[in-house]
Amino acid sequence: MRRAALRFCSLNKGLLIPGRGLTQGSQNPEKQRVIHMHEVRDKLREIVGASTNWRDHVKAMEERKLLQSFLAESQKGLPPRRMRDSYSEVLLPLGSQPELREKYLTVQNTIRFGRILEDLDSLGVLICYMHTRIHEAKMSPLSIVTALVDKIDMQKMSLSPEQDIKFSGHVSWVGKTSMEVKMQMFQLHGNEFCPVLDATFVMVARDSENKGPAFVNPLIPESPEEEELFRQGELNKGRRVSFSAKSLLKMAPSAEERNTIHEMFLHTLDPKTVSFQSRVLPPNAVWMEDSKLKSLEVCHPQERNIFNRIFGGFLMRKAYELGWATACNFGGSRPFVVAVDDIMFQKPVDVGSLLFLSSQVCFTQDNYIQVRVHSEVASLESKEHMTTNVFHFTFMSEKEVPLVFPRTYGESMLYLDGKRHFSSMSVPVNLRKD
Ligand SMILES: CCCCCCCCCC(=O)SCCNC(=O)CCNC(=O)[C@H](O)C(C)(C)COP(=O)(O)OP(=O)(O)OC[C@H]1O[C@@H](n2cnc3c(N)ncnc32)[C@H](O)[C@@H]1OP(=O)(O)O
Repeated sequence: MRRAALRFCSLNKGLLIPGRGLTQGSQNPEKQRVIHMHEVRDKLREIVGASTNWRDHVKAMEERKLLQSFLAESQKGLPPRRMRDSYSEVLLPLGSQPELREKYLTVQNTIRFGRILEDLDSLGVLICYMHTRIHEAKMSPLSIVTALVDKIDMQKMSLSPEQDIKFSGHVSWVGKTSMEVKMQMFQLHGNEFCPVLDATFVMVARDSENKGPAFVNPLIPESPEEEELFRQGELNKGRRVSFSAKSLLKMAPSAEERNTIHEMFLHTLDPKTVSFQSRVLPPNAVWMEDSKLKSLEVCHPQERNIFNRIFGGFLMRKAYELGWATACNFGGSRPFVVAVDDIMFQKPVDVGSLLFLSSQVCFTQDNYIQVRVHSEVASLESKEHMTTNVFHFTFMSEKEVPLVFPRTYGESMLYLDGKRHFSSMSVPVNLRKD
């Protein structure tokens, strides 16, 4: 068998892989077979007893209520788990099963990144169910939802739709009801799977009806490498708290940031008039408001997740595709995503909602375009809009792009927020384009 001889390339950041410290649980024969990506969602449906048919969704949720008694009253009441207990590998055999390609294909013969976001989301949830598995119960009493896409860093600009892809990941840190999941994606090159993407998600466990929080099993690191991952998870939590405390929605920009904004403002004053009102764009620049694109989605039952809300991966795919179009429109050449960060799922989206997406370029530098996509929902009955997510995507364009200039104070804050997200990107600037 060709796959039996496959190896992993040596470059590997922040995730343990088989043969390098973290081996798959030998007590668990089910884990020996690498499952295919299309089986992940079926497995999730089985684990939570979700309906495969929208007509049955109320009945399926009624049945889940009975699982409430399996929930732990405290975290101490749950057996600790190791990183290897949740370690999972999933294959997306685009090379060996060409019939799968269509769903993943872009017109430029690369892979649709939006589809990868969906796959990562489903896999992240499955990994958390592995961590919290109750061996004697067929179904899980937990409803695990995506709370945050902390970071996705690309190591390659575009992915081939003609080579097999492998995903792997495990729980790397746990709190009381939240779990950090690290995932990595590899693509086959010759005989080796080489890393192409790193992702860190945070999932939250809720009770059987997804109405309140639920405890998750503690995590015990088993080696210095695992202790380091756990420590990083703890640091990540601290970093998120501090990033959110310094949010421009809560506090004023720093002195340096205020300076940046004032200089940009001065740059746009018309030298021919002595007025704060007459503004002109500097050469090779675009007003931020002229970079906007909007879209509307009707959230049909087909896009529901296992708990009858709209699947987080679908929201990410739609936001990503609008963000990509915004970057393309702005930069005038083909953009490649290099990083995704801090996608917070603030509110669930109900089936039947109207999903309004607004995308705009909020910061640029050289070939880089920082795009922010804001999503809000309204029900068909009520006109009231509610923010559900804010997405941050960093793209790299083939050509150098114009500067983007804020005109209002609100836009200046978007500019600074975009700059902060851009500066937190850890992707190597010398991304190979092949
Ligand atoms: C059909 C097959 C499809 C298969 C797909 C399966 C995939 C299913 C996954 C999904 O699609 S889920 C859908 C997308 N996600 C959502 O709709 C979640 C929407 N957001 C929420 O429901 C709430 O905001 C959330 C439950 C995430 C948090 O609610 P609260 O803010 O009330 O949480 P709480 O204050 O009780 O905190 C609970 C834990 O979450 C943590 N937390 C909350 N927000 C966080 C955040 N933004 N980042 C990191 N951690 C966060 C918090 O620290 C705490 O951790 P610990 O208990 O461990 O201390």
